[in-house]
Amino acid sequence: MSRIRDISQTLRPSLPVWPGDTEFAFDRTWKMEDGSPVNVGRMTMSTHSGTHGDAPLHYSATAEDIASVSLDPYLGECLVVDARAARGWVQIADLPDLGGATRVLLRTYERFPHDQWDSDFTAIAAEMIDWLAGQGVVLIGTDAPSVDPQESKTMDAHKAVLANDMRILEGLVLDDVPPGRYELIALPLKITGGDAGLCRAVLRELPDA
Ligand SMILES: N[C@@H](CC(=O)c1ccccc1NC=O)C(=O)O
Ligand SMILES: [Zn+2]
Ligand SMILES: [Zn+2]
Repeated sequence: MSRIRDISQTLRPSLPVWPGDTEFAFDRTWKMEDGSPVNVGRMTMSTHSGTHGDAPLHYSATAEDIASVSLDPYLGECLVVDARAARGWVQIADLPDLGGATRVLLRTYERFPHDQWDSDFTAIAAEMIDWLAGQGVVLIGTDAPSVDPQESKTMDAHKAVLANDMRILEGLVLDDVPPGRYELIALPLKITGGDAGLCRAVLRELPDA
């Protein structure tokens, strides 16, 4: 069996969230310790908690919700890129030869900030998104919480993603992943009207070519 790498954040009460957004909360509706035959939990969270995929509806009021998008972009061969040297924005010059990859995951963090919110994350240049689309890329993933800077009002990278009908994964954990090719499996939850869907994201090693 090929090795599976979990590249998801762990959902837990201390999960850092976008400033002002809903904190992640989990508790139990029914508890075995109270005599229930089973434990049953409930959660409150933002649709952008932890590792997730944005729906086009997040950045375009009339676009598809997360229940309506095709799953094809979220499943299949990808290229993990070490973009740790990028400052401010990941740019075209930070990319290696894609070798025909149609899904690209960017590692920007030396160490993923599991315990505190990082407002100064590395965004993605809109020109790079247009360029990637021209190369046939259908999905861009990042370990940052957004493809645009936190204080962006223009959302240029999200707009480039919309214009090119691409998909985005945000909040990946790529700390221990050597750059290279993998099989990506990261299916967003199917939520009617959802502007995003939480993902359990994994990478599987490809069989030797
Ligand atoms: N991960 C999200 C974050 C995001 O945009 C956001 C999340 C909560 C509250 C406000 C947000 N964005 C802009 O104001 C995104 O970039 O799609
Ligand atoms: Zn998001
Ligand atoms: Zn986003």
